[in-house]
Amino acid sequence: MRNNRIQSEITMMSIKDWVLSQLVSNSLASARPLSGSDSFFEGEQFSIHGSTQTTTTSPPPEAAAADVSQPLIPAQETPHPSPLRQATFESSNQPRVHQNKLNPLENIEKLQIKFLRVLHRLSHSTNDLMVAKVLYRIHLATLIRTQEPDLKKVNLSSDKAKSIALQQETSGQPELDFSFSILVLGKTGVGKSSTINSILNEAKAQTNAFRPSTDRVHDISGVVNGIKISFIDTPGLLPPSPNTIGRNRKILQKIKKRCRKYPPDMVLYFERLDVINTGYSDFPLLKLVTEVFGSGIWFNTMLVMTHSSSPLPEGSSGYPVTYESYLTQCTNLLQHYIHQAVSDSKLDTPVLFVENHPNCKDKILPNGQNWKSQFLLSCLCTKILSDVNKILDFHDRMELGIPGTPRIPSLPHLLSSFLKHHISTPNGDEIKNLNLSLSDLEEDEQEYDSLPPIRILTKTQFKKLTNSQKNDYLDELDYRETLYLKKQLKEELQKEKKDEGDPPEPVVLPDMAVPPSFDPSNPLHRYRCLVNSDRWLTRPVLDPHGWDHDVGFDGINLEGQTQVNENLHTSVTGQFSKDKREFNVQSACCAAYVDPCGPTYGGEVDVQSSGNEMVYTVHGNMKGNLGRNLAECGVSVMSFAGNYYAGVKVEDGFWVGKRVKFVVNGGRMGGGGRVVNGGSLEAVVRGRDYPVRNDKVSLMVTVLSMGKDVVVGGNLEAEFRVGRGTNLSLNGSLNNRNMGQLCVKASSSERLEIGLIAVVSIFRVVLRRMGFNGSDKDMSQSSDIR
Ligand SMILES: Nc1nc2c(ncn2[C@@H]2O[C@H](COP(=O)(O)OP(=O)(O)OP(=O)(O)O)[C@@H](O)[C@H]2O)c(=O)[nH]1
Ligand SMILES: [Mg+2]
Repeated sequence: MRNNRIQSEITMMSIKDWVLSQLVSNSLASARPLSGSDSFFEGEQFSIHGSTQTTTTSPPPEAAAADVSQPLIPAQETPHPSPLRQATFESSNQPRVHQNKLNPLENIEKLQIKFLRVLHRLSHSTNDLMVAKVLYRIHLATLIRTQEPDLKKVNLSSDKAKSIALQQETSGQPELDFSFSILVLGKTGVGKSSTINSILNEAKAQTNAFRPSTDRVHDISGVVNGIKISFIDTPGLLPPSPNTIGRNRKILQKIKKRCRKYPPDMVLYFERLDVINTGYSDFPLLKLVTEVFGSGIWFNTMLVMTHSSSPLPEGSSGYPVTYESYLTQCTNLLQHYIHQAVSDSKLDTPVLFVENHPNCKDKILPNGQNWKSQFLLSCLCTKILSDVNKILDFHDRMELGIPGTPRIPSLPHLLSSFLKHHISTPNGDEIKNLNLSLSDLEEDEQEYDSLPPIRILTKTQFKKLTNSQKNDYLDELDYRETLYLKKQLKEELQKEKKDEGDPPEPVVLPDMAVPPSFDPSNPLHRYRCLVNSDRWLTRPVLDPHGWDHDVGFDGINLEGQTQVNENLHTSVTGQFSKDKREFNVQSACCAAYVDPCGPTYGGEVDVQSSGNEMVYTVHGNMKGNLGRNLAECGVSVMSFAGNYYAGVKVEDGFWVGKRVKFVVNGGRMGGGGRVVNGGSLEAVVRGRDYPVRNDKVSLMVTVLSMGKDVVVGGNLEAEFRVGRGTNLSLNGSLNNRNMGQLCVKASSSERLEIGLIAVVSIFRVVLRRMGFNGSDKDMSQSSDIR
C-alpha cells in the first residue's frame, strides 16, 4: 500500500505533537493500541485524570503500599523488549503527582532526581542500557509535553539532575521518599515468599519446603537501601486440574479484591526454572489468571524464574545445554503460553531470574549476574516510567485501545498526507515527471556512438600506470558509463512507447515467505506464484508474528487493473487480514480518465480499518497542462467514527529550463470543529546527468496553521557525487520551534578517509548518547560505508 495513505494508526494528536512526531518516531506516546484492552479489574469506573481522582480512607499501616483506588488500565507494550513497563497502579506513599500543582516539568525533574538517587544507592550506572532507556523516555516524554519557552531547559535538565542527585545523596538531604508495591502470583512452592525474604534480607514471610505455606493474602514491607518496598504475598495456586479450578479461582478472587482496594505498582508471576522445561502443563493457570484479572494484567507483569542456579537438565540431544541457551529456551516457552493466554503474540514480558538458596553467595547467578540488583533495577524502572506517564498525563494516549475512548484524527497529519497524495494516471506520467524527452537523450546517444573504441586494461596493466594515468583512465570509463546508461534509458523509453497496449509478458514473482509449519523435506516443493496476462494478482500474506501457525497465512493481497478504453484506466489494490480477534482491511479503488484534449480526472475510494472503526476516504483530482505548468486541484472527504473531515487543495508544478522544477501547493482541511491550513513550496535542481546519476538538490518550505499555532519548517535535501564511486547525501530540517534533524550519509567504494570520518562521527554520537546530552537539533546522524 502506498506510504502517503493515512495508515490505520490515525494519530490522535495536536499540532505540537504532530510536529514532534515528525522528529521522534520512537515516542512514549506512540505505543500501539492495546489488544488486551480488558480492564485489569473490570467494573472499576474511576476517572483517570488527577483532577477527578477518588481518594479512599487511609490504608492500614501494613498496607502502606497503596491508598488510591485507581482504574487499572492495561499498560502498553514498550517499543523495546525491556522491562520498562508503564505500570498502571498508583502507589500510596508516593506523593500524589496529580495533585501536585507544580508545573509538570518541575515534577518530572524531581522524579528524575529521585531516580538518579536510587540508582546511586543501588550502585547502578546511568550507562546501563535499561537506565539509559528510562532516561531517554523521560526526555522524550518531557519534550512532547513541553511548552515552547521551556525547551531549552529540558535539554539542560539531564546534567543538572545528575549533579543535584549526587549532591543530595552526599548530604543525605532531603530524605529520599520513594517506594513501590509488588503483587506476587504463582503456583504453590515456586518461591514467592522466599523471594520476598531474599529481597527484604529478612525472613519476614513464612516458607515451607513440604507444604503450601502462605494461606492468606497479606502485606509484607521492608526497606532496602532506603527504598520502601511493599509486597502482597499470596497463597500459591494449586496445579491445574478439574478438582483445583474452583479453589484457584477463589484464591484469585481474593487477591483481586485486595488489589481493588490497594492497587500494586507491578505484578510478578513466578515459575521454577529447574522444572519448567519438563513439559509445561500450567497453561490452564495462565488462562485462569487472564480470565479473572483480564488480559491487562500481563501488560504490568514481569516473570520471575526461581531456582535459577539449580543444575541444568540435559538438552533434547542428550548433551548438556549452556546456561544462557537454557534461560532463553525457558523464557520463550513461557512467553509463548502467555501469548496464547492473552491472544497477543506481540506482548514481550520481561523476565527476572532469581536464586533464593542460602548457598547462593552474594546473589550471583551462574552467568555472573547479580540477580537482586537486577530485580530492584527492573522494579525501579517500571515504577519511574509509570510515574512519568502520570505526571505527563499520558493516560489518554495509553488508552487508545480501550473501547469508549473517542479517537480524533490529527488534522495536520491528514492535511499533509492529502497534499502529498496524487492519483496515478497510466503511462507517460513518469516521463512527464522526469521532464525528459527522447530528443534530449538523442544527443547523448550520438555522443556515445561517436566515441573512439577503448581498450579495457587488465589488472596488471592498470597497476603499471602512473597515478595521473590511472585517474584519466577511470574518468574516461566513468564518462562512458554515464553515456551508456543514458543510451539504455532511451532504449527503455522507446520500448515502453512501442509496447503500449501490448499485454505484459508473464513474470515470476519472487519466492513468498512460507509459514513455519510448511517444512517440506524436498526443497523443490515451494509455493510459487506466476503472474501472467491476467488482470488480477492475488497473493497470500504471511504474518510471521501471527499466532495461527497451523494456517500460517492469515491475509490476502489483491491487485488488479483494467484499461477500460484508451482513456479510462481503473485499478484496485487491497490487503485483507483476519485472525480470531480482528479483521483488517486496507484497500484503494482508483479510476483515471485522460481527456485527450484536456485535463486528466481521477477519483479514488479508500477503505481502511483502524481498530474497531472503519475509515472511508473519497478523493477527487483534476490535473492538466497550462502552458509549461502542470496544475492540479483536489478534494477529499473522510469519514471516521461518525465524523466527517473535508479538504481541498491546489497545486502547481512548473519547470524552469530542463533542470529546475518548482512545486507549490496549498490546502485546507476541516472537521470536528477544527480547521487546519497549510501549504508548501518546493524547488528541485537536478544534476546534468539525472536520472542516470542521482544528483539533485531540493529545498522545501512548509507552513501549517491550526488556530493560533503556526509551524513553519524548512527541509533541505541534497544528493550528489563527490567523485568517482563516492556519494554524499544530506538531509536537514528545521522549524520555527527550533526543532530539527540533520542526517548525513556518505557512501564510498574507494575512499578510506570517508570511512574514517564516519567512524569518528559515530563514535562521537555514541559517546554523547552515553553522556545523555542528546540535542534535539541533531537527533540522527548516520553513515553508510560500502
Ligand atoms: N534451591 C532453591 N530453593 C528455593 C528457591 N526458592 C524457594 N525455594 C524453596 O522452595 C520452598 C518453597 O518456597 P516458598 O517460598 O514457601 O514458596 P511459595 O511460592 O511461597 O509457596 P506458597 O506459599 O505455598 O505459595 C522453600 O523450601 C524454599 O526454600 C530457589 O530459588 N532455589
Ligand atoms: Mg508463600
